[in-house]
Amino acid sequence: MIQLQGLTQQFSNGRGIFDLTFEVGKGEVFGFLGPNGAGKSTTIRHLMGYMKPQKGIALIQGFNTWEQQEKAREKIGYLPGEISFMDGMNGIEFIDLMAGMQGLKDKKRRNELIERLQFEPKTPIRKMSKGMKQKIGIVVTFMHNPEVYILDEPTSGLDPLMQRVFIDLVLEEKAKGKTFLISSHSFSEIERTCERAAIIKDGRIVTVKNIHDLQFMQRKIYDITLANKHDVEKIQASNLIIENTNDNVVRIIIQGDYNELIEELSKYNVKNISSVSQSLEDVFMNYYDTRRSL
Ligand SMILES: Nc1ncnc2c1ncn2[C@@H]1O[C@H](COP(=O)(O)OP(=O)(O)OP(=O)(O)O)[C@@H](O)[C@H]1O
Repeated sequence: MIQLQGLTQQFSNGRGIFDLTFEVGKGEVFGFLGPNGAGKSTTIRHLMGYMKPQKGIALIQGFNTWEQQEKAREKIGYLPGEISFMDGMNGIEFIDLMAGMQGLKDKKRRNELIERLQFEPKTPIRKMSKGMKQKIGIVVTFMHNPEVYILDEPTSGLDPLMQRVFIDLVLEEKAKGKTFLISSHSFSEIERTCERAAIIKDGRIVTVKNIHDLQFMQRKIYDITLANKHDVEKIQASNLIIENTNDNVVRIIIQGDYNELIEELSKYNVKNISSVSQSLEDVFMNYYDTRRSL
């Protein structure tokens, strides 16, 4: 459904995307993960036919996204990272302007989406929060029943409840055989919807893997607070990977297998466990660079 073959675009500053090759099958939800500046938007610009590749091709439903732009774009639902709104409009005016451009006549799906995303569509756009604007973008992207969805950081600004609504929308569309490419710099944004993901760094694909394999390989960090110094000394002598210790708080690194941690912790008086949030850079990149060759 979506194919990239050796897609390359180098900017004059040397940055860009280099020899990107991967495929997304019909009915698949595919994550496109990378830190800021990795090349996700540049890749999406090619998928939308906004840029001519220096080398390689991008295809959507077999249509070359540059040479057959109109055909390729026909069935795409595109949610940009930053939506450009017209000044002075309210939400529903913008949605209906876009519906007109999409040739959409039936308002049933539009209304259903507004109801599910729970926002007041007559609010002037200039008064809207980032999350509300994002909801408008989601309505516009989903209302015309596209075959292929290309979504750039779709849940940014949405609260957890609305993220759940969004996930349900994606899974419902997937069940209908729709195809998704979801770009993100956050693993948690894609792990509940995607089956596979590509990781991009400095314009190059680092790996394309099943999401469960990525979850397993993901390095997790926990701060464990123990009741006393004696327990701290004992845990330090265990086989767990300990990054550092601060008073009674021991920072432990887990990769994939939790059983050893659970078994070890059962020996102590544990006062608190908290997971340490990490950027995608921390989670994958440093780990891959230093400890694993792909
Ligand atoms: N028109 C351009 N001219 C020069 N450099 C560019 C241009 N567009 C993008 N770049 C550079 O190419 C690299 C990839 O940018 P891109 O916007 O694709 O990254 P990204 O992964 O989408 O990041 P973000 O999540 O921040 O949007 C960056 O270093 C960026 O500065």
